[in-house]
Amino acid sequence: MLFSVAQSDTSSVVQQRLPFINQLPATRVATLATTALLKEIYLTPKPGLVDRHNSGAHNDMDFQTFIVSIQAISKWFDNFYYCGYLHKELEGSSLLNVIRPLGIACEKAMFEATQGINTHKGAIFSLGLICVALGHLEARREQVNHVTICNRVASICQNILNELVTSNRQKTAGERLYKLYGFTGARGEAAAGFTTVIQYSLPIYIALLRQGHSEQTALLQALMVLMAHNNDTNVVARGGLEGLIFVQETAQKLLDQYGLFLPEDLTPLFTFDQQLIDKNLSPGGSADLLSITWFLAQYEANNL
Ligand SMILES: CC(C)(COP(=O)(O)OP(=O)(O)OC[C@H]1O[C@@H](n2cnc3c(N)ncnc32)[C@H](O[C@H]2O[C@H](COP(=O)(O)OP(=O)(O)OP(=O)(O)O)[C@@H](O)[C@H]2O)[C@@H]1O)[C@@H](O)C(=O)NCCC(=O)NCCS
Ligand SMILES: Nc1ncnc2[nH]cnc12
Repeated sequence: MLFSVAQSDTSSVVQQRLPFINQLPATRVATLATTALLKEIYLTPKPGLVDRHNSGAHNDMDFQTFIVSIQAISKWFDNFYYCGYLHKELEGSSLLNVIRPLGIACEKAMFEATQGINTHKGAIFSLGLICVALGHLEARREQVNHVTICNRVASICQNILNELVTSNRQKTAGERLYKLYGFTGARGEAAAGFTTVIQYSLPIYIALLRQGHSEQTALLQALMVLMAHNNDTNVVARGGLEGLIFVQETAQKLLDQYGLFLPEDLTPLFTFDQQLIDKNLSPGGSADLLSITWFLAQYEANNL
C-alpha cells in the first residue's frame, strides 16, 4: 500500500455501516486506484493542468498539493471496494445511496488535507465508483473486464441525472452548468458508463502500448484525445462554451497535425499548456478520465 491513513480517519458513516472495515486488508484495487492518480499527476506536460513542470492554470494548487491529497484519499478506495463487495445483494441504483455518504466523507478528508482546495473531487467520484463496481462484480463472481466494470458504474448511476433535472439549487459548477448549457459533467460520464473513455482514450492507450510506445507517450495521446472529445465542466466553468470549443478544437488540430507526441519533441504540448494558462482554462475532468483510462487498462493487464 502506497500510503497508510490513520484508522480514525475513516468516517462515522463507515464505522456505522461497516464497523470492521478498517480491519480488512488493503486491496489491490485500492493500490491500483492510488497508482492511477499518481500516474496522472506525474505525467508531464499536461496542457492547463498541474504536473511536474508547472501548476497549469491553477494558482491555488501545485504538484505537492496533489500528492498530499492522494495520501489522504488513498485508503478510501479500499472502503469503496469493500462497500460494493459487502452489499452484493443490492442492485445498481440502491448502491449509490449507500456509497454517496462514503464519497462525501472522502471528499472531506481531501479538503482537510489540502486546506480546502479541490484537487480530486471528480476523481473520488469516478474512481470511487469504479472501486465499488469492482467489489460488487467480484463478490457476485461475475465476469470482470472494462466493459462490465463500466456497465456496473452506469447501473449504479442510472438515476443520478435526476438530481440535476429536479434540483433548483445551483450550489456547484456542475449543477450551474447543467441549468445553463445542459452539460451533465462527471455524473453524465458515469451514468453513461464512461463512454468517452471506452470509445476514445482506452483504445488509443492500449493500441500505442501494444505498438511498443512508452507509457508516457500512450498517456499523453490519451489525454489529448480526451481533451478533444470530453465536455469538461471545469473548462466550461472557467471559460464558457468558447473556452470548451477552444480546448476541443486545439487538441484535435494538434492530433491531426502531429499525430503522436514523442519525448524528443513535446513543444506543441508546452505551447498548448501556455495558451491554456493565458486563457485560465484547466481540463480537470479529462485528467480524471485519464486516471480511469490507466486504471482500466492496468486492471485488465493484471487480471486477464
Ligand atoms: C457527483 C459529484 C462529484 C458532482 O459534483 P459537481 O456538481 O461539482 O459536478 P461536476 O462539475 O460535473 O464534476 C465535479 C468534478 O468532476 C470532474 N469533471 C468535470 N467534468 C467532467 C467530465 N465531463 N467527465 C468526468 N469528470 C469530470 C472535475 O473534477 C476534476 O477537476 C477538479 C480540479 O479542477 P479545478 O478547476 O481546480 O476545479 P475547481 O476547484 O472546482 O474550480 P476552480 O475554483 O479552481 O476554478 C477536481 O475535482 C478534479 O477531480 C469536476 O470538478 C458530487 O455531487 C458528489 O456526489 N460528490 C460526492 C462523492 C460521491 O458521490 N462518491 C460516490 C462514489 S464513491
Ligand atoms: N493534474 C491536475 N491538474 C488540475 N486539475 C486536476 N484534476 C485532476 N488532476 C488534475
